[in-house]
Amino acid sequence: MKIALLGYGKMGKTIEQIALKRGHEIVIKASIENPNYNIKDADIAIDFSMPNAAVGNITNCFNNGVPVISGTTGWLDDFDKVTDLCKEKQGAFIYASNFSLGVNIFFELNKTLAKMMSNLDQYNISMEEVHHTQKLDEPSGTAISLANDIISEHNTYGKWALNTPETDTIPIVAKRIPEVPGTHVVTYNSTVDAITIEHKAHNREGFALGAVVAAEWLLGKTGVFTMKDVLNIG
Ligand SMILES: NC(=O)C1=CN([C@@H]2O[C@H](COP(=O)(O)OP(=O)(O)OC[C@H]3O[C@@H](n4cnc5c(N)ncnc54)[C@H](OP(=O)(O)O)[C@@H]3O)[C@@H](O)[C@H]2O)C=CC1
Ligand SMILES: O=C(O)C1=N[C@H](C(=O)O)C[C@H](O)C1
Repeated sequence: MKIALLGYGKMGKTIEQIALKRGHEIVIKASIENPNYNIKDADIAIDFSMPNAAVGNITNCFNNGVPVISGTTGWLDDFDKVTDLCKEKQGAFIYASNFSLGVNIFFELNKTLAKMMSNLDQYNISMEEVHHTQKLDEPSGTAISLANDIISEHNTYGKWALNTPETDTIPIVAKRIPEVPGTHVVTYNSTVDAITIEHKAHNREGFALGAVVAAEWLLGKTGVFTMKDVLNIG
């Protein structure tokens, strides 16, 4: 595949290494410093850019008939607008807050645990995410996905918020520590014990491999898909 990397930072560079190893060609490396490109040169685009750039990049792809893998977080207020445009243009699109196989398994574990804990009101939930200090958004996209899945499965919680321990709210603590690729922890605490599930990324290769596998899967398809479609889990 001829791949356009929209965003050539920490993730763009890791995706490049993995895509080349899998026999693909990188035809565009877009960044703030390199904003001029013709998206039609690519078979598919992989966007890991910045929250304020993602919607413009994705729209440009749909307008030019190029399928898009979107890993950028922090732009989800516009998600419905983007998926509506994809359908209108008969485009192809996958967004995932986290492309790694491990986190997608963790998502399923989190949903199952939330269902099991649903009627046990002696347990209070809390969530923590830890990332590197350059991260622009908080809480992380992955933490938002985890919280939304808990809200769908658990009777008590109707919303999430940063650092807000209210009865119907999942409190998320976001920590920023140099060099941490991404850790997510969900804890149910009672007066007698605690149940904790944790996913810890050791590096960015899992996210990058997942994004390339998703691009290989999406090429030639039309529609809006998720990593559940790609990985066939859950
Ligand atoms: N879904 C997932 O699995 C994962 C998602 N992410 C998300 O991916 C995004 C990128 O992360 P990361 O690589 O660490 O961030 P970086 O800051 O390292 O890289 C961001 C890149 O985007 C470029 N950029 C900014 N504006 C534009 C634009 N308009 N068009 C094209 N490129 C642009 C920057 O350009 P310049 O180099 O000139 O500054 C930079 O190269 C974040 O939102 C992060 O949360 C991260 C890991 C996994
Ligand atoms: O910015 C990052 O680095 C990451 N962002 C994603 C998120 O917001 O969840 C995925 C991963 O945790 C790394």
